Amino acid sequence: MNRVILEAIALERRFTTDNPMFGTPTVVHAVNGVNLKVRQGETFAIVGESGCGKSTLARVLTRLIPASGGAVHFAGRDLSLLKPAEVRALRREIQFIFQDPFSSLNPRMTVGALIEEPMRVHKIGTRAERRARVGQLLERVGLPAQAASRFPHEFSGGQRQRIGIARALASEPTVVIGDEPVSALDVSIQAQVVNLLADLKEEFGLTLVVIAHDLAVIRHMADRVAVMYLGEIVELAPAEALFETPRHPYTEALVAAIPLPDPAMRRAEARVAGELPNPIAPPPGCKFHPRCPYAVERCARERPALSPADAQGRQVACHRAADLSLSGLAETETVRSPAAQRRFDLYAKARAAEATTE
Ligand SMILES: Nc1ncnc2c1ncn2[C@@H]1O[C@H](COP(=O)(O)OP(=O)(O)OP(=O)(O)O)[C@@H](O)[C@H]1O
Repeated sequence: MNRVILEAIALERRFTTDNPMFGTPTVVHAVNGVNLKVRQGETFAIVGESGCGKSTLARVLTRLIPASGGAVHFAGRDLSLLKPAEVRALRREIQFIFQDPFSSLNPRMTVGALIEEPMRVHKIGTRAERRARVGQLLERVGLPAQAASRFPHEFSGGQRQRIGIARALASEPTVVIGDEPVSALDVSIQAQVVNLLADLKEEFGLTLVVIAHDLAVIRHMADRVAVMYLGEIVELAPAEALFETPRHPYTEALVAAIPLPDPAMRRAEARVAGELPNPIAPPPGCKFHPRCPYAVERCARERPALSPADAQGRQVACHRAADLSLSGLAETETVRSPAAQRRFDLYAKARAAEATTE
């Protein structure tokens, strides 16, 4: 098994904001005691609805923002103990791809200057070598080398994301974090960018951490998946097992909400039932219990801990995990919530239709 490259140990991040209504500060536990290990060379996905804390987790993991508690280890070293020069070196090792890669960048910089910038900052190569590498990177992400002299606004969304990927690769990182890297793109373009990322990962020996609210995006690319709900990991499992037989009811609901291949069916309940509770005052016990079709009295009272990994490497935080036999996309006799059953029936129908047209 590959070595652990990135590890979160009881990681916490709280945000305190002034509450104009009551004049008292309110605290959001955006990341609340997260433990996880990302192994070198894997694609590790973090999924959950908007507001579950995925982006905050990624930012704390890479020291873009400080943790409020716990620790992060990169290649076995505690990030909080790094000296400033070592933090700069870390910036070279870990790169981000954002949903809109240019929203925070200078629109007057050419594509070439934007891709070259990380090399300049980290003092990689001579000017001529950097320019040559910009051209190579552009071609590697599927754009002509001449794109270097143009400006980001001259490109389509998919092309801009390719430029963002070239920029992320410029400093020769070991870990690339994609924060919703394709969610702003059309579905047809999404697949192309996902495939590009998968190819580049192999070619450059990268470790990928992909954050997504849409499970369809990571279904074919992730090796392992962590499911987050209100700042906590509720399930962590190899991707295939998670999609086929989810063990947490929240995962089941997310899998059931995967958009269907047929657009006519895509609208049907493509979301988890109920609203995400106010993160300032999360429910007691299991935070998912008010939305859970399987909740029992204990769930409202006692918070379930994330179980130790089983033989398959699966972990789940659910009191009912042992007596429920949930099913996502597996076609076995199992328990499903009525909503998940309806979605599953539609999915099975869509898959059967696809099979007959192949
Ligand atoms: N700078 C901040 N100040 C106050 N609260 C914040 C801040 N950043 C995030 N939060 C809160 O922390 C919680 C988690 O937010 P986060 O953006 O990490 O979630 P997410 O799952 O990545 O959602 P999204 O996909 O919408 O970005 C939310 O309740 C959010 O309002």
